[in-house]
Amino acid sequence: MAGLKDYVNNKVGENRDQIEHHVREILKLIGEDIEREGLHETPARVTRMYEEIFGGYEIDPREVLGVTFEENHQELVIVKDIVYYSQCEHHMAPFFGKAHIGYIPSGRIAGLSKLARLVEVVTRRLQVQERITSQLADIMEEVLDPAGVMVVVEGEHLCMCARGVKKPGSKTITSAVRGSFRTDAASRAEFLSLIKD
Ligand SMILES: Nc1nc2c(ncn2[C@@H]2O[C@H](COP(=O)(O)OP(=O)(O)OP(=O)(O)O)[C@@H](O)[C@H]2O)c(=O)[nH]1
Repeated sequence: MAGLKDYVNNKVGENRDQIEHHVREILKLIGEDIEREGLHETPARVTRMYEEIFGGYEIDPREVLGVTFEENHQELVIVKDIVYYSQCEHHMAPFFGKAHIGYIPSGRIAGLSKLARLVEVVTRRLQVQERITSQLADIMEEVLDPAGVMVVVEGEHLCMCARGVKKPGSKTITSAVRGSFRTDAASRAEFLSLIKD
């Protein structure tokens, strides 16, 4: 399973001083006056922000799904409209939207909040939307061993809206299916109809 072993790799906390230094250098290189009052705290602020928005590196996402319960429910469970904010690895610009996770348990169900926590941990890193989507499906499959998993992620990418091709409002939609969803068109259709607004 691609990348699972690399999930935990936090460096922001231990490299705080160096990150502050390099942010200060970038400010100088773009022609800013780093003595301006408004910029005094900026390197430290950016570093604190990095600790937050890259906080996912500190946690193994498989662990957040650790609380599961034995339950004989063999029908679809969906947590939808899970809002996420992530950073695109190409431009380090934010992208954000909603993730929808559905699965058909086979003996164990997950605590519902843990699905939202899983989205937090997977998105608070440098990412591409496709990888977020497949990692969510892969981790659900690995930890819960369900009959099937389906994930849909919607995203608006600032690298496409605020710069470059400048197409505000364009949305990217990605999906991943595992297990019975691969062969069962009715389950896929049920999931898609239930996540519609
Ligand atoms: N597939 C995918 N592409 C992404 C994602 N986030 C950003 N990108 C794209 O990454 C690509 C990087 O392309 P480059 O040509 O190397 O960079 P660029 O010159 O800044 O490209 P433009 O954005 O077209 O100006 C762009 O097409 C982005 O839209 C993502 O989550 N998934």
